[in-house]
Amino acid sequence: MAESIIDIRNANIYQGDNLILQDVNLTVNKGEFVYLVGKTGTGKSSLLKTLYGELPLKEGQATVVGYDIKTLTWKTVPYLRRNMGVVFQDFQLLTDRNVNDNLKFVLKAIGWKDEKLMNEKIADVLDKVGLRSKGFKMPYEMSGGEQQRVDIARALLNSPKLILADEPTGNLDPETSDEIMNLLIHIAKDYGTAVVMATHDYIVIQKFPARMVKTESGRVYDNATILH
Ligand SMILES: Nc1ncnc2c1ncn2[C@@H]1O[C@H](COP(=O)(O)OP(=O)(O)OP(=O)(O)O)[C@@H](O)[C@H]1O
Repeated sequence: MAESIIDIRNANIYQGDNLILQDVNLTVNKGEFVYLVGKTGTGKSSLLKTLYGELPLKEGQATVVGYDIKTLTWKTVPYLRRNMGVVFQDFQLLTDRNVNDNLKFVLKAIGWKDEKLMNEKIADVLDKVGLRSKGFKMPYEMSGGEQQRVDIARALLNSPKLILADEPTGNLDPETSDEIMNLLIHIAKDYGTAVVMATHDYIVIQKFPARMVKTESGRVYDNATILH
């Protein structure tokens, strides 16, 4: 049986007292690539925030990378996040240090101490995103596409079972955005990492067809059957 990485049952998603999405049911399995689409303001970010423990789940059930989202506390949220990677459109590298040191900063923040192991891990994730030789570059020496690759490398540091990506191609030209898409799809397929990517970019979706989950009028619709 497929291993489920996200399993949401009868969930109601709130921003404060406002019900944003009702009766959400969604299962995403190991290695699946899923688009999250929907007009602006329909709740994509709210759904993603619930999945990474930033918005509390008040009603319904959700299990994400083995964690029960309903019973998360500020103490257990970091453990959840260590099993997932989050990629954003407007991610900024620390400008005063090179790529290697940016990634080392993240590893140290989550408790890594051994220099050799850190260097190995950094070389491994940079290799995975095609930037093996770029570790000594400063952020201002990197193109937008390379910076987005570094952000994906950062997300891979935890060897995550799940990557949540919010508009990762938003600021990129079509060619670079294709490269990022190929990378994310390759990560899902070859490393078994489930990827959920929120996007408005229908050109990308047409070019790289995959399962689509849509937020609309307070509900989540799964369009998987339309595409396959
Ligand atoms: N911090 C907040 N407090 C209260 N309401 C919020 C908050 N953030 C978002 N909302 C509301 O929740 C609804 C859903 O917003 P959300 O950001 O999840 O939509 P979205 O589909 O991700 O939009 P976009 O595509 O523009 O990012 C909107 O009506 C928004 O105004």
